[in-house]
Amino acid sequence: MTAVTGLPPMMVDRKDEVTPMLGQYVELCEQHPDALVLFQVGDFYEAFCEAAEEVARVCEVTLTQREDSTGEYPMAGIPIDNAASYLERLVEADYRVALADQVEDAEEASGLVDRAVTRVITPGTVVEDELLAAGSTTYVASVVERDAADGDRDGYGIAAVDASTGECLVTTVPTRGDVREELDRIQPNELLVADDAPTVAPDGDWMESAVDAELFDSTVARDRLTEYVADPDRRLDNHAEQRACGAVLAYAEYTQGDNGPLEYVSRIRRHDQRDQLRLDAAALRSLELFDNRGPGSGATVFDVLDETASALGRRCLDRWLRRPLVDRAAIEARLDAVESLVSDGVVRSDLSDLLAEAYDLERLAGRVSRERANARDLRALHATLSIVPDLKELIADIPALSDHHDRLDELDDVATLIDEAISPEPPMELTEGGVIKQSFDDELDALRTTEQAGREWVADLEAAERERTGIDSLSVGHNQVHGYYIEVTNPNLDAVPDDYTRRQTLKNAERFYTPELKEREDEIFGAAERADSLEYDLFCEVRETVAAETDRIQALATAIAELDALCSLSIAATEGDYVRPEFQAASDDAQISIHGGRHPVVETTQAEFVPNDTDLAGGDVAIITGPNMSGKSTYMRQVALICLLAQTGSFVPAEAATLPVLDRIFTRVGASDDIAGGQSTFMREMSELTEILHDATDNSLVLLDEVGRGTSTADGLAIAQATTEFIHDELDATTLFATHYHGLTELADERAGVHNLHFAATREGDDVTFLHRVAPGASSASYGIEVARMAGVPTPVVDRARDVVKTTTGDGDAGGDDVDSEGADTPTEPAASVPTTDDAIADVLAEQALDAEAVAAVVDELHELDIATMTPLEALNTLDSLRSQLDEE
Ligand SMILES: Nc1ncnc2c1ncn2[C@@H]1O[C@H](COP(=O)(O)OP(=O)(O)OP(=O)(O)O)[C@@H](O)[C@H]1O
Repeated sequence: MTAVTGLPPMMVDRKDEVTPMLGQYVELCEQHPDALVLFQVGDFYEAFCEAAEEVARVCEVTLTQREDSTGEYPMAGIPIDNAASYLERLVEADYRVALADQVEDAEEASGLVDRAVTRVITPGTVVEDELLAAGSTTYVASVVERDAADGDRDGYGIAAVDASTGECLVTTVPTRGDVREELDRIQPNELLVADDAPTVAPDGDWMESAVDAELFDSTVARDRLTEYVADPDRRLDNHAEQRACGAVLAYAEYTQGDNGPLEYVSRIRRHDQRDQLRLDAAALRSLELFDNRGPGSGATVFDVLDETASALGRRCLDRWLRRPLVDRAAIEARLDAVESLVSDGVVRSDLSDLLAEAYDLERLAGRVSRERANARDLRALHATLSIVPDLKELIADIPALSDHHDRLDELDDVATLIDEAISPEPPMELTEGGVIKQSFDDELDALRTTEQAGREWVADLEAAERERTGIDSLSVGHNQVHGYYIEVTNPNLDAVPDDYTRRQTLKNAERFYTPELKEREDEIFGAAERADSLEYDLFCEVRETVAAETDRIQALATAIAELDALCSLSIAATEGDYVRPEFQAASDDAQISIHGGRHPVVETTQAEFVPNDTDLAGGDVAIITGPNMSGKSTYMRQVALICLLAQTGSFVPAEAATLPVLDRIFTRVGASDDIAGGQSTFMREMSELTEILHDATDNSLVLLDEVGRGTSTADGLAIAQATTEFIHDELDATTLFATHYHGLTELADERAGVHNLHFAATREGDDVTFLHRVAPGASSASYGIEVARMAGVPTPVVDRARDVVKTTTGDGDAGGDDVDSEGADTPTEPAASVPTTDDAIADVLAEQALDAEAVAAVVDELHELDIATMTPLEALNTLDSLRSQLDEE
């Protein structure tokens, strides 16, 4: 592969011979060895040599040849005006893109225009609005293992910064498993690793960027941190945190053009995993909080709760849901606020309407501070500030929002300054005037008056000169090259007065100027030019004054964001008919009592969702059996989600709920349920199970969904049973275990804290109806055969399966009728020792007129499949083709 970053290979031998401009390009490439340099030439960003070929390929733009005295080079360009979509493609192709802009006016430059890299765009540090989804976060993160400097204590420092908003998160976690958990929550787009050492972070959905190991050096990192916080040793817990944080800040600075500390990164927030309800990656995924890869609706829990009106609120709600609380007072405070808004529909809807007018203050503050805000950004800031008094008034009488009320800083000084200084509808460009309002600056007003008077004089000139010369067709005009002129057609040239000087000859006319016109022209353009540049200076002054208030703007942004998140929760609660959860007294055991609980997402997709109760004392283990598709997984997840929503400060989908404050939620979904994740194997399932068995406490909630089914029935049942016993006897963690191993249900007879629950179904003839209702006791039938029939398995196979069940279980009526009876426990799974005779197989084959060889071929193919790496679609297609093979027989 040819190198597209660093010194272009084509240039290695000729870099001293090339033209000055290409020399400048080569030099910038060498200075940014890891980035693809885009080089401004007029209205385009150009890439040359090998990089040009890559830009042409990725961006689908034309590859051309540049020819100069020193040779020919490939060249590809993207228009600067429309660069965003091309940059997005390059970043998606995992490139860091360095933008080398012309940093002096081409007209003023003597010789080569100076260029410098003003931004390096990388997946984790994007700040351009056009490249960012509204309300999203974009983090670059790094992980550093603690070492001798930290007294050789175990653990890892983790830091992440969002370069668009200035948010910076720091934490320390004890184990590698915790690193994974933390990164899964942060979901960085980019992870920094030192270029001299292997990373300690797990693989993930992020781009890994190797950076100079020096950025991670303790002293370098600490020095950098002192630019951001007064006393890094007090603000951050240990060396590993400082090194991780120093590295991400250094990288963020580099991507913003290396102009020193990023003033707007002023909120370095440490948090401790223990201060939040912990959710491991499996829980985040299987509870479908943010990501729903399953078939069907595709909606996530976040989607259901997200009624936010602003990008600020959306980001805040996302943060809250990723990190539910464990501090009871803080949870109750959020619930109080949500309740007050639930109970007042008028305030709720007015608040939401007002919040919809809020611009993304966090990103605006970032842009102002980075000196990238234009006049429209300042106007957007003003528009947002102008809703603050109304917001305050709206919530003034709501005690639960008094803290937010106090934190809503109207920033009068900033609002007044912007309003007095910036035009109401300014242009995007800052250098072409129209930015500063009249009456803001006397000198500017005087210049604009001169310019205006001059233009008026010119406007009147045509009539005056027509009268003076008697030439009716005389006209006054202006063009870029020659400026103002008086145009007289050829037949009238005789009447031209003496003070006219020829400026330009056209085919049918001559153009002239007079000394006075020339004088006025100089005056007009001189004044306009000075005014434009004065406007720019004044704008920068205003922007600087506003930038000095970044902290206050960010604090206001946080208060507005929280209000929006609370308002969103109250809208979701009202629309979803949720109730306020109660919490157990801290001294009580971790009892979960839910009356009429529902799954917040599934209930939105079902015409009639059946609510279910849950009553579990702390440490109880509920073994849940029931047919496939009867609702076991939905039920378990709804219990976890109700607990999680409650700790987020949300109302919950239930008629009533009294809950404990959980420390962790674990979920483990059996191998074959998680094929879409692409990596579940029995081994993985077991190692994740190990984590639960190590880490769950008597305040944890554990969901086990068909754990153990990735292996033989006998082994699976043995593992499931041993796990259940261990959780019950040793960990005392409240547990829901959905299983098809009916043998497990016998544990309920042996252990007081183990209960059986089941999902019933009724059968009429061959049709099974799922009731989706949970009831005490074990299920007596799995209806696997009925479900197989409903899924289209051929009748002879279904009939034969019924016969096999009958012979192996001695059950004359396999599957039972209505099985909604407590404690009935007839194992319907074939036990591990089921004698599946060759005769039986031969019978089935004969009935279906299938050839044993053809079947064997299909079986071979089935064995060959690497199911763990297949997408569901591939799996379906493969199934289809296997069935066609048999059909053809
Ligand atoms: N309480 C309910 N009310 C109405 N419909 C429900 C309810 N619970 C589940 N369902 C519907 O039944 C479908 C299957 O539910 P679920 O996946 O929970 O079954 P399961 O018993 O876990 O199945 P399996 O054992 O095959 O994994 C859901 O997708 C949903 O459409």
